[in-house]
Amino acid sequence: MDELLTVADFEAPARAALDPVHYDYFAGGARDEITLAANESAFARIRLRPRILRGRGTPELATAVLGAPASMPILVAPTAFHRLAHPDAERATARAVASAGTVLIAAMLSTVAIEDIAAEARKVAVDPVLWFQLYLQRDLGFTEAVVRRAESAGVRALVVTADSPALGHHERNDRHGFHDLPAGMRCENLRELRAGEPGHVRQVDLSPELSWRHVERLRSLTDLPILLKGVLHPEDARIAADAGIDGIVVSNHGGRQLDTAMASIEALPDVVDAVAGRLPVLLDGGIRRGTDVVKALAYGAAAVAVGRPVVWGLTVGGEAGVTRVLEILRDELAHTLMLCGCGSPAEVSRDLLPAGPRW
Ligand SMILES: Cc1cc2nc3c(=O)[nH]c(=O)nc-3n(C[C@H](O)[C@H](O)[C@H](O)COP(=O)(O)O)c2cc1C
Ligand SMILES: CC(C)CC(=O)C(=O)O
Repeated sequence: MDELLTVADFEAPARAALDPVHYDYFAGGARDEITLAANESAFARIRLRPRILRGRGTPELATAVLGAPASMPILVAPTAFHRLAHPDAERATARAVASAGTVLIAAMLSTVAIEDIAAEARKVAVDPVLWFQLYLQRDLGFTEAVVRRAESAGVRALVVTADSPALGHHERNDRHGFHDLPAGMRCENLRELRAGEPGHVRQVDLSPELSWRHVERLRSLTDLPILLKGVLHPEDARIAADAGIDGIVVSNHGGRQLDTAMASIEALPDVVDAVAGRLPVLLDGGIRRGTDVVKALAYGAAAVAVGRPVVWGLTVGGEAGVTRVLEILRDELAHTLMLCGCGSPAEVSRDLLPAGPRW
């Protein structure tokens, strides 16, 4: 892996290692993949306006997100089906992220159960921070059962994916006829456990009927902090803040839901302004470089999360691959902060972005 110098370098060897059907599942986006491409190209269009001679020394990257300590403001976004990428699956991801000292947002549709993900993380870190991504199910009783499992596993926040009233339409999957996991792989969190006995595994139930009312129900079910993932509109951010939501993830699901939706970095400034500091705003989508992280922080993100780069790292090198991807991002972030004259993520502000039309 030593020859892989950038996060982007991991994609080609991952592609070579994967079944093309599974590569397309991971890499792909909705419809014409316009939003998928925009997530990265929008970052490239933003120019930084660094400060000089501020004598800040080597930057300190540690931060806290929703009260959780993180070694850097780079979290791991929830991505489904890690066993398609590597036999160690989410166990490897959990160990790498916990060793890196940052937050893993474990996907509800993981191929390893949340209890086992938590146990793996605890093998390598004293107090690893795990959050759990939730698709609210129409069956409230089952949703509650999944939440209770996550709570018992020691999860510290729920991240409710709110941009998926239906599955995104991925023509890459249609062309391959890829609609189900291969035999032997299951979404272990969708298993109905009765008295600890392994039972039937449900299908995920994405519902166009979901509304703020369901989020309120969840609020009444659990004391865990709740983040909403998939916010692009500032008005939704304002409603979330009024509803007592604890955090927002500005995201277009990595370009996998509504094609031609705006790039997530394009949506960030208005969302940050709308919530006016009432709750932390995170961002995912297209983060591939340390400079991307600094641009998101400059627009007011408390932290960012990365999706596909972690999948490519896992594919190429299992736990070591994810570790390396996170290390590259960490080093690039530290270097970028230094070149911008910032001693920590907290010193990054919109002042690093030139005034004038944004896009
Ligand atoms: C293969 C794959 C699977 C994903 N699965 C989920 C999921 O189960 N739940 C969810 O909320 N988001 C899911 N996402 C979206 C990510 O959480 C995140 O929003 C996105 O990947 C960020 O963009 P990036 O891949 O450019 O970093 C998935 C993304 C990918 C690429
Ligand atoms: C199977 C999907 C619901 C998982 C997902 O969110 C995605 O692949 O983007």
